[in-house]
Amino acid sequence: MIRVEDLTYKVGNRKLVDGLSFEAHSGEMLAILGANGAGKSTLMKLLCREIRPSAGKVFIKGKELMNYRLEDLAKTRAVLSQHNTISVSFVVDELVMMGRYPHFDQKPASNDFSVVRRVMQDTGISHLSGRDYNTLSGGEQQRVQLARVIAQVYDSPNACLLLDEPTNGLDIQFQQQIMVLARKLADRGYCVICILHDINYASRFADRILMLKNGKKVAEGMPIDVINCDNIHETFSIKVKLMACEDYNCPLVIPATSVS
Ligand SMILES: Nc1ncnc2c1ncn2[C@@H]1O[C@H](COP(=O)(O)OP(=O)(O)OP(=O)(O)O)[C@@H](O)[C@H]1O
Repeated sequence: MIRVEDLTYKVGNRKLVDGLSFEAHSGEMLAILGANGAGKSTLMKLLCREIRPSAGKVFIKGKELMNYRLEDLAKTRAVLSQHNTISVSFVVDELVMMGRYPHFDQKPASNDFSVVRRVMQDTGISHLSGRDYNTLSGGEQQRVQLARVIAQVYDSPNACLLLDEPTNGLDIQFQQQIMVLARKLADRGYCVICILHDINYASRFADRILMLKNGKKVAEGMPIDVINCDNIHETFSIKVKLMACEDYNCPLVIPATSVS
């Protein structure tokens, strides 16, 4: 679905993304983990064509990213960026409807309204209908943005969802709700690539994890194979202990640093 070949992004002499190669498939959630400044958001910007690589290529469904027409790309992948400030005033429903812009010319069709209604339900924001986006809390805004992103590719279940810290600013209930939703979207056939800071969420919900440090791959594989003390130390420079997770085949991580 997405194939990344020897991708590099340089600013001056510094490589923010350094020779990365990996794949992410339809029906799969790939979590990207890494310390602050590891290059995760830069990678995401390369995957969504916000910036051009210095070297290497990204292919979506076998076609090179740079060769897509923008209108086709908009129906092939949707992106939740990290910062979504909006200077003008929008009602929540209008903002979610923006996700449908690639699908209609002048006026939304009944299907567009129905998609907006359904994604608002799925993301738990129906009660925010009619509210001014700028008056919402950070967590509410995050869920509205996610609804917009899902609306964009709602009727293309083999599309790609690129999510940069989708749980950012959410309380634990909504973190879980968003991760469950992302998981269900992957199960429906979407290719979900998701930057996360919480190793345990990655372990619990992702099919595979890509760990980055200084723009390079530290490890890639199933949570059970890559979540280990060595990889976490290499990636985050911290010591942790692992616990088995009752009922789930995924390790849990707790800090092992002494507090005394
Ligand atoms: N345009 C740029 N010019 C110079 N340096 C940049 C540029 N964009 C990003 N960087 C630097 O590249 C590094 C990687 O940035 P990036 O935003 O990709 O990290 P990240 O892994 O997403 O971090 P975080 O977890 O803090 O969001 C950082 O040190 C950042 O300061």
